[in-house]
Amino acid sequence: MIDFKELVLASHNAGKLKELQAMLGDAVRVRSIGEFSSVEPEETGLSFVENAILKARNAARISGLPALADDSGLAVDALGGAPGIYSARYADGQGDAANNAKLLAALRDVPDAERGAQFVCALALVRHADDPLPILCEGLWHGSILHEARGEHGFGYDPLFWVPETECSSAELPAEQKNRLSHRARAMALLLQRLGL
Ligand SMILES: O=P(O)(O)OP(=O)(O)OP(=O)(O)OC[C@H]1O[C@@H](n2cnc3c(O)ncnc32)[C@H](O)[C@@H]1O
Ligand SMILES: [Mg+2]
Repeated sequence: MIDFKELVLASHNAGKLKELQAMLGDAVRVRSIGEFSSVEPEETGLSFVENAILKARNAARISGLPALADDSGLAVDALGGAPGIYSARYADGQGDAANNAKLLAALRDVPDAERGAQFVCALALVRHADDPLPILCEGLWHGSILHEARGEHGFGYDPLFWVPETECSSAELPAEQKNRLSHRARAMALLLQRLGL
């Protein structure tokens, strides 16, 4: 059980922030790293977990508050797990539309049966910048990659991610439903359990 009333969310991604805030609800008062700095730390880790810890430490250092970071991405089977930790930078920082276009092009000749993919989320919570024992929780969401974009909700790769259990893309799911099913929802459920919230 951790004793704090306030934490900073270490993300500069508006879509992610909205989802994390909705999932945390009233459990704790949430601030955003954007209140303290607009500089994004370089994500130099080789894993989701390393990058999540790095972002959380950076936010705790800047804000003086406990910090929660999310490092996430899309791992596509036919691409050997790419774009993975490089999901945000897949099209060299040109943004979501360019990332999605690049993914569709990479999978142009890949048949339906081989288009499996998973969204991955690693959450890291540090009590302070030098916390020697970050709390780490992970979540996976299995699906496959569509041949064209569908839906308007969510962010990032959501329009291309087919969710078998709901038979629609994750961008076609209302926010409440994505927030119950997603990789981020699964990781957050574990985190809230760990925190006794
Ligand atoms: O690092 P922060 O500041 O949190 O923001 P970011 O967008 O750079 O976040 P990541 O480094 O974790 O990269 C994750 C990328 O993976 C994709 N992604 C992660 N979760 C997603 C989701 O729920 N739906 C769609 N795409 C997602 C999306 O392209 C994100 O930009
Ligand atoms: Mg990032």
